[in-house]
Amino acid sequence: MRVAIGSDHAGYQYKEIVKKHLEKKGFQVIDKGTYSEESVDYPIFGEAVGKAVASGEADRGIVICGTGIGISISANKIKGVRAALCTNEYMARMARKHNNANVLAFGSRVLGIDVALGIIDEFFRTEFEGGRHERRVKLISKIEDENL
Ligand SMILES: O=C(CO)[C@H](O)[C@H](O)COP(=O)(O)O
Repeated sequence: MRVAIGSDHAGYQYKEIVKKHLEKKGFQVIDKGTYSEESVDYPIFGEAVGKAVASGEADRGIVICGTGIGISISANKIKGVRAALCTNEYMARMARKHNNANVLAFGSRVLGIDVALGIIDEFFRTEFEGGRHERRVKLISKIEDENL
């Protein structure tokens, strides 16, 4: 699986740890930046990860900023992206099972790194359930198509 990852300066240190964690598990990581703790603007990296997932360059994405809010909002502006801001493993599981989320977002200033890694593992081990949820996810796509 190819995973695009991006963060702003607040998420940079977590991004580096997450990269190593994913590589150890055999994932191919595509790092969309940022590449230091110098202050940057999170929408740039949310967009970059969102585009990587929407274009098929990556299968999934992870975005990290201080709260996870701004960068998830940014990623969700890209058509085809369903970015889920998660603060616990239950949310990560349901984001996959019910929402078929293709981007995981979290906040480095909100979660400890061990909690974040647990959320990531849950996100990648859980499959979309389909069924009634397929219909609802299609309705999300319809909203995108009708509001370009
Ligand atoms: O969480 C964020 C966006 O939702 C950003 O990481 C946060 O706003 C950055 O703040 P600062 O420039 O004060 O480090």
